[in-house]
Amino acid sequence: MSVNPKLNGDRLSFTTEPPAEENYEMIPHSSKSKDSRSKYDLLFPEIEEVLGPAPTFRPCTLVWRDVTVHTKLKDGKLKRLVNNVSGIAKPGTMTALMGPSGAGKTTLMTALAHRNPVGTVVDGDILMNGTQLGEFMHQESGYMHQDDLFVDNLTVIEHLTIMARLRMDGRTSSLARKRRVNQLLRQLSLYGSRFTLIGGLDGRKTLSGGERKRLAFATELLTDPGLLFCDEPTTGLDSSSAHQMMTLLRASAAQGKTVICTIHQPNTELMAQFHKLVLLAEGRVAFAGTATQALSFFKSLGYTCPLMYNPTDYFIKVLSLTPGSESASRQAIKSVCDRFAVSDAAKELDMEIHFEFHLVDNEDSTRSMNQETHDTFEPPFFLTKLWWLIYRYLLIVIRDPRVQCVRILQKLAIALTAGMCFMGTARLTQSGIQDVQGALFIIIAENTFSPMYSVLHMFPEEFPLLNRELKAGLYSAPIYYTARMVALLPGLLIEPTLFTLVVYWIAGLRGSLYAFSFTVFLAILVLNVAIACGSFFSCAFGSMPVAIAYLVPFDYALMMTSGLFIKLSSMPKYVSWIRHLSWLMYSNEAMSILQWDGVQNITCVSDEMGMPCLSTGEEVLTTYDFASNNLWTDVLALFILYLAFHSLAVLALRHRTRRK
Ligand SMILES: Nc1ncnc2c1ncn2[C@@H]1O[C@H](COP(=O)(O)OP(=O)(O)OP(=O)(O)O)[C@@H](O)[C@H]1O
Repeated sequence: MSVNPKLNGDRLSFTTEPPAEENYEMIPHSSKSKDSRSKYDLLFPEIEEVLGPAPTFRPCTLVWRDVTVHTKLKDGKLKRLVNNVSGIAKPGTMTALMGPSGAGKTTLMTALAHRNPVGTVVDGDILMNGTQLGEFMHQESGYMHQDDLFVDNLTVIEHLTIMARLRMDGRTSSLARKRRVNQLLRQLSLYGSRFTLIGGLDGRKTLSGGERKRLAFATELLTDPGLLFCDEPTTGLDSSSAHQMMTLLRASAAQGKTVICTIHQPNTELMAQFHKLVLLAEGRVAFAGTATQALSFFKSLGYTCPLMYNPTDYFIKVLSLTPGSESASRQAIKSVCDRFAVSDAAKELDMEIHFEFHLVDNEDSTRSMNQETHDTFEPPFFLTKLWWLIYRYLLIVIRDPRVQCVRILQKLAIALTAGMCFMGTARLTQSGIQDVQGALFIIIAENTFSPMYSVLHMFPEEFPLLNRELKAGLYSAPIYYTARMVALLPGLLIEPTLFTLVVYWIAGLRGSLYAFSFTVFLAILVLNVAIACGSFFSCAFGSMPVAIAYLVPFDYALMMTSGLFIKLSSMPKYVSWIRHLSWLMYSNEAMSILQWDGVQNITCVSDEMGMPCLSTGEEVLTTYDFASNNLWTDVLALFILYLAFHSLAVLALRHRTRRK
């Protein structure tokens, strides 16, 4: 028999009747829209028929005893955030963690969910179905964050389909995954919005705040966990969306799931959805029990909730620090916590907790059995994760093709302008030598600087979602990084090819197919090294302004050592080593070789008197300190730089995401 909260006038009361909605199927889905004849709809009945009912979750009992949470401060000292807290959450119940701001609600909930931020030290015992918490909590429980983060350019169904591939057991069949996605879309009233973009482009219809919350909830429900943590699930919602969200949570509890929420001063109606209330203040438990017990407990301390006053508002008011009289408030809060610790409700709770621990102490077999169950989850194969992440990032590019189109048009415009400037100048004459070298440098520079700076924003923008998904164990940093880069590849091939094609032919560079195709290949390589370098700076410095601050001097050093501005052999030794990092130098040398190798007929004319006359390509290369047999060494060096920058970027990304 479960405890059922009911509204009694303006007050809460709790009955022991089974909740009326015990068997209901969350929220009835909206009627089918006209475009409903999708493959998903057509598959849905067959899937249900073939696979039968959805897999059932495992009921979860979470019990915690004497939990203390500290965080390490910058000076190395420990700050206590949660102090000696005990409690229990059973299957089929909804527990509200409440308290004034800074009371320790989120800290306690992340400790209970085994999702502690780095630098947090948790002491005490927390058991889930008799087992000490571990990494299995990521599969066994769902955690809905207060701020929902999504890849906005995806539709609802794309998001859920990708998440199903990343979150669900690797052995789950494709039909079962589709069935789960469809079930959740229907249950959470998202079916009608399944083809809506999560965040719209150009004001196209997008999800409402309530729909976003429900989508975040659906994402957590994909694996059908028995334990759900929700951090302020109603914050930012209007009253009807908040009520709808609470109804969903209550429905999950009614199915037998264990639901724990932090919540900010819910109104009486929302509060009535909770079975249990845990009031925190200054990191301690000020009360734990039913709302009715809370009223009588506070009354016994002389805090009688005035009529027409929302009881939860009143409790929080009692437990808040009053500005100007903080020390008196702290004393009063301490007194409430101390009185609760010796109250009947606390004793009752202690007995329940001790009973659970006693069961575990005497049932080692249960513990190992649970452990076995946790170990049976098989994550999706890493190539599957990689493929679905590539798909996700490719969708972003496809969804907003304007960005790609504008970039390509911009490249073509620059290529046309640059090509026209060099048109007819690249001849086999003394002045033509400079023009050819100038055109080559334009190809290299255009494929270096703007691409390198264009990726700087990419990783910092994605860090919040990345951190969250990495913590949830959906994939690893190298998989994410590889997927991100692969999804960029089409643009990284098309842009340099188009640019080089236009400049090369308009400028009239060497007309052999070999020289042209090799130059295109080098331009592609240059752009990819530049992107790798930009990605490294982006991952290493974590914010665009800081990355730019470091990248600008670096790119000047690369440019100065490219071989165009200073004769490499005349550079001082203490800076000349930088050229070994300069892909501008390697590509300049390689492209120059392609233009000048084997050329024997450069003319000298009378008006160029006084200038040294270079009559062969070999002499031109020597003037720039280049050597014709360095072509493949340059290509190899470019590949090494490409791999080195990408490896450094992955290491930086791993380091950065581990610290969060
Ligand atoms: N990493 C940290 N370093 C120092 N203090 C911290 C850290 N994390 C949390 N705190 C402090 O611990 C206390 C509890 O924080 P927590 O976020 O758990 O509070 P909360 O009850 O969830 O508050 P809110 O309702 O405002 O979100 C706060 O005073 C907060 O400033």
